[in-house]
Amino acid sequence: MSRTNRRTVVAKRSTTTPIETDEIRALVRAAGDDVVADLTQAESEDAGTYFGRGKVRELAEIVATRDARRVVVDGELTPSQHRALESRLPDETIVLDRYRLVLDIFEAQAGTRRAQLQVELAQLRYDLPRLIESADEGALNKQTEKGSPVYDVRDRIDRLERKLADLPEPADQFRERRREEGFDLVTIAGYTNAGKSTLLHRLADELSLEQSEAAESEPAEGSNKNATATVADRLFETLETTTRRATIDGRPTLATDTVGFVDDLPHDLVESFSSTLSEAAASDVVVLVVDASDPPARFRERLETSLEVLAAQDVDDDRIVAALNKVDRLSTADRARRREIATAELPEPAAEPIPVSVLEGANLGTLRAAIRDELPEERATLRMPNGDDAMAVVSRAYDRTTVETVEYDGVDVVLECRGRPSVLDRLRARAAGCSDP
Ligand SMILES: Nc1nc2c(ncn2[C@@H]2O[C@H](COP(=O)(O)OP(=O)(O)OP(=O)(O)O)[C@@H](O)[C@H]2O)c(=O)[nH]1
Ligand SMILES: [Mg+2]
Repeated sequence: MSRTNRRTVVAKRSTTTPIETDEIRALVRAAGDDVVADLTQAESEDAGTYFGRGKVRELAEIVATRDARRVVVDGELTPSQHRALESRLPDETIVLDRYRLVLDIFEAQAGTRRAQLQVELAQLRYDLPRLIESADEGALNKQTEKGSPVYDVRDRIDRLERKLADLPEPADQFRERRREEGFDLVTIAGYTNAGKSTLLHRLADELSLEQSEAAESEPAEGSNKNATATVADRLFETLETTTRRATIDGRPTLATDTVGFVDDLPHDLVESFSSTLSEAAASDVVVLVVDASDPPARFRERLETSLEVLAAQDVDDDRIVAALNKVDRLSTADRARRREIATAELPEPAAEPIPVSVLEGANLGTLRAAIRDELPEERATLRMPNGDDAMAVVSRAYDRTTVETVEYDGVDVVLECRGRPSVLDRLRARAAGCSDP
């Protein structure tokens, strides 16, 4: 595709008015295009051309006069609608629907080999029925022959599936190991551009665990992305997960940033990227970041979308901590309003929503405390004969738990701490094995 002309017309049809084009415009910009015009139609769908004849003629005129190269339809086109639209627009106009646009963005953002293969696979799966739709009968008869376009696409899909299945998933192993070592897992999730990566940076300890484990997601060749969570006012900035060590009220945790949600995200694409999200179900806490500076209706919608995605991933309601972000942009009254909406939308067992400004660091203490409250915890009192063994247990406890008191009474060391039950079990066993000096 030519990168020189990125002039794009946005077209949207809906029976719900007013028809908003903010999000699709932002997606188009995230794909690197300029929106030169938009066209909306408040009518129900036309089975043939999606917009209906008159509107398509109008669209063709706009494309011609604005010298546009691409048309992005904010919806899902069937293969035949796609073909019908393209054939009625000026030559060489490329039509993309929302799904294909999101694939394009993912393609540009995919930084690792795995992500690149996943995107290519999703694109081919999307293209296949369209290719079949546009092939003439002669070509279709040949689709089982080597060298025919349909055969080649199918063949490539097979190969990609096998390649992906063979790729190791070091990130999973990495997290599994950490889990065994007693780290709590915190997943940061939410709509795209809500401020997830910014929050990860705020929560993370100075020293990134992954610096030594960076091999987990080696940047692919030619990619300018690396495994650190980049922050930008752009949709789908983060496509790779990043896990960093974060000490939350003394508790050693691993916090993982995830790919943002968006309405109508291609289903198989979500699946291919959701290995990160399915881990959310295994996390102790999911921090759901919501952009509270959105107008109330959009705020509610995006919160709903996010909750649906989490529910689909089997995340327990009582593990969700909602962070209403960007309140620095809101008046006190508007903050209260967003809080009311969130309280009404959130499932009963979820924690109270917490208004924060991650950027300004406002109310993060409250957020940390809420995360902390959700972590599985027990208290232990360990008594050991004073000596080197006991000191090793104490230092281990400082590493893995919240130490409340350490007392020496001459003969014994008495340690009180709080932490994950599994970690305490191991500490108890070590304490029992301490020998006299
Ligand atoms: N005003 C304001 N802006 C914020 C706040 N937190 C984050 N932002 C901005 O919001 C934009 C998106 O932040 P990111 O952290 O990249 O968002 P994300 O959720 O990781 O986005 P994706 O990776 O694209 O899904 C950036 O421009 C941030 O600077 C906040 O508390 N207040
Ligand atoms: Mg991000």
